[in-house]
Amino acid sequence: MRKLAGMRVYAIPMRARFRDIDVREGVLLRGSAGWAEFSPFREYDDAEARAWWSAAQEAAEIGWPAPIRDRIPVNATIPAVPPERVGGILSRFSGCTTAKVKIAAPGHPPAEDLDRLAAVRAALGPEGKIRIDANGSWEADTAIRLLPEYDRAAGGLEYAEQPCASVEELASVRRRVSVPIAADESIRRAEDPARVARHEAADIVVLKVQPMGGVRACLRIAEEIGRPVVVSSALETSIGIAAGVALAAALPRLEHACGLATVGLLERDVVADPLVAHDGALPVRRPEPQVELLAAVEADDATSAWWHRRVDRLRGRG
Ligand SMILES: O=C(O)CCC(=O)c1ccccc1C(=O)O
Ligand SMILES: [Mg+2]
Repeated sequence: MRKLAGMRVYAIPMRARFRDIDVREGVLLRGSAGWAEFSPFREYDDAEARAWWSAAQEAAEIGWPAPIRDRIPVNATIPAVPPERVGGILSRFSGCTTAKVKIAAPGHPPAEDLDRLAAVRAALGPEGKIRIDANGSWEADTAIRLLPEYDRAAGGLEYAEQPCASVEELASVRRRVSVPIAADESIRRAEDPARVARHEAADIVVLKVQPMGGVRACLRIAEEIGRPVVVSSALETSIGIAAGVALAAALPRLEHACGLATVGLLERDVVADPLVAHDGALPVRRPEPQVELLAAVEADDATSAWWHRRVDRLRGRG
């Protein structure tokens, strides 16, 4: 099997299934500016993966703008688990007083979500902040009907992330419910932020470094959209998370906890000092992978070959 220098394919099991993913896969590569992660989800085609590749190139070859803060407040991320697992999951997010709860998983009735939200509120106490993420699952009328119920079950919601798939639906839901709306999947292409702004579809914008093509691309979008930004992960190892941390650290304004404390959702990491929450925040730093830890997560030959082919197609066609 061909090996590119400094390019490693990893496969890491998730502690709990998240967005249909049981094993997270991707590539770690090293350039003159440091280590980078390239981990578009398997089902993404090359056109979509190109932005993720640009983000990896920025990390590997250019590096990131200087930080203006040294700690990034983060939220706990709760997959669509039964209520009795909520306490155990929350305990891995040291000091986090904001929780993001996955809801509306296909085949699971709203009652399960409501129980999960009640468990999260019980664990966080009245001062905690709870946000939900439906990953675009609801029709607009469902969102309009259910959001007030979810708001009650949670004892108040900070916001609802991508309750519906389209910008038009987000705008219509936002006009009819008092829960603030955040756009995540609606912000994926260069022209999307302007569309979300034009439709007044969101109060808050979620930015992810890899799908948006890098830290600098995200900083431009944040400036253009003029709404509060929440930086979130795409479920990376600490190598990819460091790029999100760099973005959050460079944003002129940061008013919400960021969704960057997701390394704990993976069973392993590749650095000795993972970017996990302490006292509700991540430190602003760029850890390096460790040889033994890289070896421990090395993908099998078939997986590795698949990722090498994907990288070969993207490389040099930027
Ligand atoms: O925002 C967070 O708390 C964690 C990141 C997260 O939820 C996520 C991670 C990978 C893919 C999609 C999503 C999502 O926001 O839906
Ligand atoms: Mg989301």
